[in-house]
Amino acid sequence: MEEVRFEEMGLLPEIVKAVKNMGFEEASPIQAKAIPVMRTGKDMIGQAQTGTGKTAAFGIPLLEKIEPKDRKLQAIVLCPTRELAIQVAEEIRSLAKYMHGIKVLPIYGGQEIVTQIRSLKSGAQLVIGTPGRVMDHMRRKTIKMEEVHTVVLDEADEMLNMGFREDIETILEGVPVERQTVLFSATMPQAILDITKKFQKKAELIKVTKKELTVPNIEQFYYEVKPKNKEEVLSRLLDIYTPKLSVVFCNTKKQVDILVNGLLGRGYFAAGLHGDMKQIQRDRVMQGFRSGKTDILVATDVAARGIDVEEVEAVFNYDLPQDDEYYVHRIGRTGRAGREGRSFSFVSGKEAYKLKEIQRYCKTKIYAQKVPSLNDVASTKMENILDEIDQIVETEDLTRYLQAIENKVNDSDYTAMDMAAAFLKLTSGQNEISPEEAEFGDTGAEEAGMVRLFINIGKKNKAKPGDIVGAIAGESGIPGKVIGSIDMYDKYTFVEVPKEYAREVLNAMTHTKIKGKSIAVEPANQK
Ligand SMILES: Nc1ncnc2c1ncn2[C@@H]1O[C@H](COP(=O)(O)OP(=O)(O)OP(=O)(O)O)[C@@H](O)[C@H]1O
Ligand SMILES: [Mg+2]
Repeated sequence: MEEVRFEEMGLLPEIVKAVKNMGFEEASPIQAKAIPVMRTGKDMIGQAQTGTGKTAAFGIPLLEKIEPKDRKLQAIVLCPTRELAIQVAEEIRSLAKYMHGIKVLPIYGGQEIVTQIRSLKSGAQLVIGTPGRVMDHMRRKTIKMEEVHTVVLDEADEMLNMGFREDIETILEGVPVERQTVLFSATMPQAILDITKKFQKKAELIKVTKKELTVPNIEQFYYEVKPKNKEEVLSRLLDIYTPKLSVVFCNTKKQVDILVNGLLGRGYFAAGLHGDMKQIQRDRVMQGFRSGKTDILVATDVAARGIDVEEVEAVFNYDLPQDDEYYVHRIGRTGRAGREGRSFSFVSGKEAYKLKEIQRYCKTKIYAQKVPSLNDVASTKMENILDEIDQIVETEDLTRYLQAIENKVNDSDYTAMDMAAAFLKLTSGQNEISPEEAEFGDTGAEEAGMVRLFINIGKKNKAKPGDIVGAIAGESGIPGKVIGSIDMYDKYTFVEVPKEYAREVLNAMTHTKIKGKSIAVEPANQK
């Protein structure tokens, strides 16, 4: 499709200025196609791949239809999750930056209703809401729908699916019949298309056609992994690919909590997001993730649709999604707006057929990969360090260090090569890895009721495999057996402890934070 410049679309100059300000060079294909149709006032269904700018595709024409002088509610966007409602409201606010008198208000559950009522009273023309809370306000008569002329369902197939359909019907019954109803999503299953007639009049289908449902700039891989090994494989992949930000999807809230604990115990900055959390916690987690303070978001499908965080470079399906559509949306959290991304799906045993089904549905290939061994991880670390060395040698002043090396070489029998090799060993964690650890570590620990913790036992307490470290839990004094020491500086160690004490051992220790890399607990008696 030809490039379409925003200037050529006859938009309000304030909006053209805003999109430039947001860094958009030209309209994306769905924007170029959908904006003119939406402007005619016709009902419409817009389908385009994840991360291709559907929000602005409906946000721009919505803003153009709003009469700023009229303080009444004029348009409403419905989203399936609170985080998405907040994000869509933000994006539309950015688009409205240079327009005067337009108030965009997100309305969602878990937020103080009294505050929302006050904001609604002060006159918002555009509400971005989750269905439950919008219905709540309708019952309380704190939201007035008489002048609403446009309704957008973002993630429309999800909104018209069982879980939300009744709510949507209820809301639409409260909106004047003379309205424009617009649906958007990256997926539009036939079963949902079949029922859209109930909600729309002579809708035009605007589809940015591509053979695949997923974007080509996401490399898709899968791994055959036993459920008990998933956490270890995830860690290895994180260490090898070092994605700036990642989203890890689990199928249950419980699994999210377990995995977050596991990752924190290994020293990663991870945080969980699921529906059982208080809204204030959910907001904090999203803020931490957007700002890069947390680099791994472990989530249920609440984060699968619509969420847009620029630096997400990897998506993990720790559990395969239940529905094919969800695969598309989950991996679509990366590779947005033309960026590169990778997805990694874990498949265990009988799930292979599900993966085939997903590939058929998406019309894409998901490539099988071998689980990287600890030696692979160590080699990658070494390569990364060597790459960094290039940088440092080329750009930094090393006079002081050169002097120190020269002194050492003069005072000893070593060559500079010996010293460089020793430094590499020191920094890349190329310590002796026991053969059973190097291959995928079935040490029989789990069967024996032991669990493996990855902890920092302190540099001075350097331990060898087989050593018993009794003081690792401080007061609790639970004995643990060292089964391998693989990380930097020799101080990070795998310790096996009896399962029933694992939590106590971890709790007795505090986290130390070492950005992005494995490890992070100090023994309590080291403080
Ligand atoms: N014309 C454009 N040029 C460059 N970037 C754009 C353009 N339009 C939108 N974007 C940016 O692209 C990113 C993805 O947009 P958006 O969230 O609207 O995607 P989407 O199609 O709704 O995806 P999803 O199906 O996952 O909800 C956002 O960060 C948005 O600001
Ligand atoms: Mg979207």
